[in-house]
This record gives sequence, C-alpha cells and structure tokens, in this order.
Amino acid sequence: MASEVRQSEQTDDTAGVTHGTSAAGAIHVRNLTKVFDTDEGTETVFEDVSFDIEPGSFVTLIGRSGSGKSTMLNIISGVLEPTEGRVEFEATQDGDVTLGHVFQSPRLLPWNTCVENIEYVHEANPDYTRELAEEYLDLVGLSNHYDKYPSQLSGGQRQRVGITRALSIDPEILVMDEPFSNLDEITAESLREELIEIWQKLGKTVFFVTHDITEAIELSDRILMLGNGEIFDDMSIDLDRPRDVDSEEFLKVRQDAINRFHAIK
Ligand SMILES: Nc1ncnc2c1ncn2[C@@H]1O[C@H](COP(=O)(O)OP(=O)(O)OP(=O)(O)O)[C@@H](O)[C@H]1O
Repeated sequence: MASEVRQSEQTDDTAGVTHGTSAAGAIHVRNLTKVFDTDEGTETVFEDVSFDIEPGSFVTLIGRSGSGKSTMLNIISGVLEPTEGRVEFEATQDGDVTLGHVFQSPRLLPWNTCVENIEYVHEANPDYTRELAEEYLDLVGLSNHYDKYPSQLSGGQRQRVGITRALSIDPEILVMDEPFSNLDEITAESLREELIEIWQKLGKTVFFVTHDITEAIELSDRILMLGNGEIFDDMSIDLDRPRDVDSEEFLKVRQDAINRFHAIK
C-alpha cells in the first residue's frame, strides 16, 4: 500500500520518511506541479507530472539547467512542498520508509571527524555504534581515514563520506543531486563505479539527478527527461553492467539519448 510522504528532517542531508507497507522503495509521483512565487511574479517549474519508480531501480532525471531537476528531487525527498500533487512511497513491513539525501557538495561538519559526521545523523538511533560508521566507511574505501577531519580529505573522499552518511541510516531510497559534478572526471568515474557496486550490493532505490547524459547512461536502468515543465521522454537503458562508455553499443545508446533529448523544443 502506498503512503504519502511526510518528512521529518534528521539533518540537512537526510530526510526520514515514515508510513505505508510492502514493495519498499517504490516511489509514485502523482500530478506534481511546482510554482514559485518571486518578486518578479510566479514561475511554474513543472505541471501535472506523474511517474512511478520501481523498488531497487536506478532512475536518473536529466534536463537542462533550470528545467527543475533539483526542485523535483527536493519535493521527492520532502525538502520542498509541491504546489499541487503528491509523492507516495511504498514502505517496509514495519511501515517505515527511510530516505537518504546526497547533495552536490557533501556538507560535512568541519569540526567533526569522518566517524563523527556519521555519528551525527544517528543521534536518535539507540543501535548506533562506532563499528557501524566504520563498516560504512570501509564500504567506500575510507578504512584509513576514520578519524580525519573534512579538511584533511580530498574532494572525492569528502563526497564518499557524504554518501556513506546517507547510506548509514539504511534507507530504502537514496536521492542524489549531481553528487559528482564538483569532482574531477577521474575521481567522478571511480565514484560512479563504486556507487554501482554499492547499489548492486545493497539494492536501494536510487533517484539521481544530473545534466550529464553519459553519466546517466552509465549509471541508470532508466532515464527520465525533464523539459518545458514536463517529463518529455522516459528511456530504458538495457546495457549490461559494468558499462564500457567507449563501447560501440554504449555510444549507440548515447546517440539515441542525445537525439531524444534534443527532440524537446
Ligand atoms: N526557492 C526558489 N524560489 C524561486 N524560484 C526558484 C527556487 N528554486 C528554484 N527556482 C527556480 O526554479 C527553476 C528550476 O530550478 P532547479 O534548481 O530545480 O533547476 P535544475 O534543473 O536543478 O537546474 P541546475 O541544473 O542548473 O541545477 C529555476 O528557474 C529556478 O530559478
């Protein structure tokens, strides 16, 4: 049974959502409209948008700058209220849905170590132990960095901590807003590979936002294209994983995606 989203903010970077039962991790976006009121008047970002996301799938929303990708992601995560419509989640048998939010910049607390930055989002979790933080840091290759401060880490390592922190609350759903766009391409590429390995291992539903078509094809089961206030295309990516971005079949899919993307007026 589906359940309407209710956000209880745990930190800037994670949003706890509760309610519902079964098929945990499915997302149902229903007739979403978002209008911003500004000094210059109103701006309708999108109107009457609906789509469904399968539990455990990796779905990416792409669109030009200003098309409303972050707005959509923030409504799904509960950071923003829609003007009209609703988002429903399928919850676990316990009736819970937890959602982890990874931002473009990891937003770590500078006076906290890696472990403490994870501990911070577990303040209300009686089962939290340092071992749990270490286990998640191990997952992203930060075993030798538990007690380092953010200033002692590279940009890629800081983003790894951001991803780890979101994963450490064991969310059914991970929303990621251009998490690799501030990183150099070599680091971004290794993080993409790690993310896919983690996703395959943990089976989370991932809702990912990017403006990078190659990144979207490399990562996703499905790409939603947002433009002119609507989802104008919904493309399944049927390439085997791991994906070779230089392979003939990848380049063919990429060209198809580019053609479809440019079909929007
Ligand atoms: N809080 C706000 N108040 C008013 N307008 C807003 C607000 N947030 C976003 N907008 C407007 O909504 C539109 C969509 O913004 P959004 O950040 O969702 O786009 P985006 O596709 O994520 O862009 P980018 O790829 O550049 O990050 C933009 O025109 C933006 O100016």
